[in-house]
Amino acid sequence: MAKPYLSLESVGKSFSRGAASTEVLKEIDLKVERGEFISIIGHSGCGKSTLLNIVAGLTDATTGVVLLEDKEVNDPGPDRAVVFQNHSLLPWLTVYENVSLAVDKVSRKTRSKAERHAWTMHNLDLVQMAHAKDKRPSEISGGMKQRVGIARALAMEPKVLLLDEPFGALDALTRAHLQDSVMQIHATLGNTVMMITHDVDEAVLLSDRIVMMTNGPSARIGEILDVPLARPRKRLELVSDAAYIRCRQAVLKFLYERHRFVEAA
Ligand SMILES: Nc1ncnc2c1ncn2[C@@H]1O[C@H](COP(=O)(O)OP(=O)(O)OP(=O)(O)O)[C@@H](O)[C@H]1O
Repeated sequence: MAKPYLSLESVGKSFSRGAASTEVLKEIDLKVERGEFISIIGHSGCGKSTLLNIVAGLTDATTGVVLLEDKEVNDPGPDRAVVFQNHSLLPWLTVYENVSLAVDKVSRKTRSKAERHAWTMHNLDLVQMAHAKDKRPSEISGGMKQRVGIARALAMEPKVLLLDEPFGALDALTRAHLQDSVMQIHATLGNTVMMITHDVDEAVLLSDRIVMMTNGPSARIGEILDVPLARPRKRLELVSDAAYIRCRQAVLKFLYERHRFVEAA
């Protein structure tokens, strides 16, 4: 069998405070193929961001390993770009400069100045933000800032795009527009994506597979659901699609019947 592109093997994470230690994640095994779009869903606090941060190399796993193309992940690197829920643009730079900074960082040695400029503009075009290239983050909307964050991540040509609730802070319409953009970008570039979401419809709409986490502490992968919907996917057509409804129900059942969130007393 071919080796997986991205592989999480027995990944566990405990956080210690003084003598006390809490096990957040336990024995997470996951294999992701190149070009796959994976969503991770689970109740608040189960460890989704911790898992994404381990893949990003921002947090060390306590046990197990993450392998990307057979190479162990230990540090952050441009092969794994992260987009967070709240944009992390530099406020004193323009939209263009926020993206070009990343482009310069990864390709100063491999691309000429003119090529880097063209690449920056190409990525702003991909997220339909070229028109606002001279604006600063404070002058654009939340949805536009997320678009720039995605352009910056894509411009680094990462092997894996890590999205930590990238649309979580946006209103429903802006969110739908951005989901469509991400689907289009994924169709064009074929990038491997791992996305955290709380939104069941978003998970079904975007993903090839949905990884459902059990509640913490010691959260594990409870189930992995294949989403057998052809692409391109159109949200309005899917509303009445039997396979879409089945997937949606399976995730809802997992979250609200089998792994109901119980608020700590
Ligand atoms: N640096 C840290 N030190 C100690 N505990 C931490 C740290 N980071 C996360 N945790 C704990 O690990 C658990 C999982 O947190 P994490 O943010 O990964 O969950 P999540 O599923 O992403 O939550 P949410 O959906 O609310 O964003 C929580 O109980 C959290 O308090």
